[in-house]
Amino acid sequence: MVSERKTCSKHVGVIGAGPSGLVAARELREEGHSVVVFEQSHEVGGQWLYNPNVENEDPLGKDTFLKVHSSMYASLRLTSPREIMGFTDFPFLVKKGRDMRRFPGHRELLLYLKDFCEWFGLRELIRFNTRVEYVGMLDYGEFGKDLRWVVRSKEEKCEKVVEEVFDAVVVATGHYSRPRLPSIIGMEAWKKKQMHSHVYRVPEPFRNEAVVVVGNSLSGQDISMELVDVAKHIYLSAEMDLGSLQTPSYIAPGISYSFPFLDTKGIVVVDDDRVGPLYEHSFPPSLAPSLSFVGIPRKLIGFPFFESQAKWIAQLLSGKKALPSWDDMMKSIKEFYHSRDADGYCDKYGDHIGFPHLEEWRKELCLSALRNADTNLETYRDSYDDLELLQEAHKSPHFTQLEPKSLPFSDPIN
Ligand SMILES: Cc1cc2nc3c(=O)[nH]c(=O)nc-3n(C[C@H](O)[C@H](O)[C@H](O)COP(=O)(O)OP(=O)(O)OC[C@H]3O[C@@H](n4cnc5c(N)ncnc54)[C@H](O)[C@@H]3O)c2cc1C
Repeated sequence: MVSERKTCSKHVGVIGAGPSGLVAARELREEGHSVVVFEQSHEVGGQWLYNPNVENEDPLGKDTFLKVHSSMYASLRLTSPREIMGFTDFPFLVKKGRDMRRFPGHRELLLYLKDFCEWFGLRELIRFNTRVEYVGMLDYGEFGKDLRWVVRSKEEKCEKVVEEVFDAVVVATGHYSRPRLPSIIGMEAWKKKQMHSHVYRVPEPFRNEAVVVVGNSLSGQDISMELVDVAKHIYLSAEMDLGSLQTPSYIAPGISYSFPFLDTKGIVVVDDDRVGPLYEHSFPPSLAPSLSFVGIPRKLIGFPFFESQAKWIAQLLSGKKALPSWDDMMKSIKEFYHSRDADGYCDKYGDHIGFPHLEEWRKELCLSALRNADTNLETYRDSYDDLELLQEAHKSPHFTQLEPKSLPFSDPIN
């Protein structure tokens, strides 16, 4: 006789309604948990909810709670092709009358996330305009046993702080907002314009100026390329000394992790641009699984990874799956710190919960886009030679699983 594990339902607070928080909410509810999603903005989308109103933001993003979450600039187009972006059961389809490009503008991804939210009926779980200001432990027993969480949140335009207790908290607040400033000699004394790319939106304020863009990342390169049309001179730099410069302004695009609301009594720390200790980038061993993080690693195919994390969290909380011992989790974290090996993240997660491995075409399309960007920075979003791979993708179950007729929002794949 096969004995079924007894599962239980938890009251879970999810912080953030970006891609990570939305998929976490869906998976938690699917697993039978009661879910409240706190979202400080008026809409879903996270980074993809473009916000042009940056005039009240500190130009270097030094405020504890940033006023603006999204770091998207007006002209931003995806750096990854749309085919690899979709959650596994909700492909990012081309729709007539919308931005049909393979590397569409940021608004198209926002629309995809809104579609996802409607399709799975997630809106009813979300408290909009509600910022979480404090998350702390209650009943901290041995190794997180019986652990619960106090969550204090504040609705915009209302001074009242609401305090609630949750069995578990999922942190899905993203990490592309908090500027990480470089250490540049002369920076503090610099009197001319300086801003972080978090508050950069359009090139116009830099008309006829000489500008240094510090950081040769994809956004640094994008911003430099559009400044070429308006600025007098552009310098794209990786390391610099302001004392030697006579330029009127500079932009610095580094980003860091920050959880100003989270009090774990020093158990989880951000150190050297790393959040830890986190078992499989999700669970602090002493607080697992009641505290978890979705979306922490960088440099991977994001959405399916968030989805597999969310499924695992949901199943651990219900008791369907179990974590290894504290010792084994810590050992695994130490091994990762030594190896710094980022390969196979998504597939490894899949193995924990029987989630299918990433399709080969997804990995290959990602790599071909990166290679193309490396050699054809100005044109890689519109000129590519991976059409065979693209056809393979379109014929795969990921794209054929949903009959176009049954989709309320979409037209057939182009
Ligand atoms: C310029 C730029 C370009 C990018 N291009 C790509 C790309 O081409 N492809 C790709 O895959 N990824 C790209 N990304 C990465 C992008 O961040 C991820 O795709 C994705 O948005 C991460 O989702 P998330 O839900 O983890 O975080 P986010 O999208 O950042 O969402 C976090 C949410 O949490 C909310 N929140 C934060 N703090 C609180 C609080 N205290 N209380 C309540 N709510 C809170 C925020 O308002 C937000 O809605 C890009 C990022 C940037 C900045």
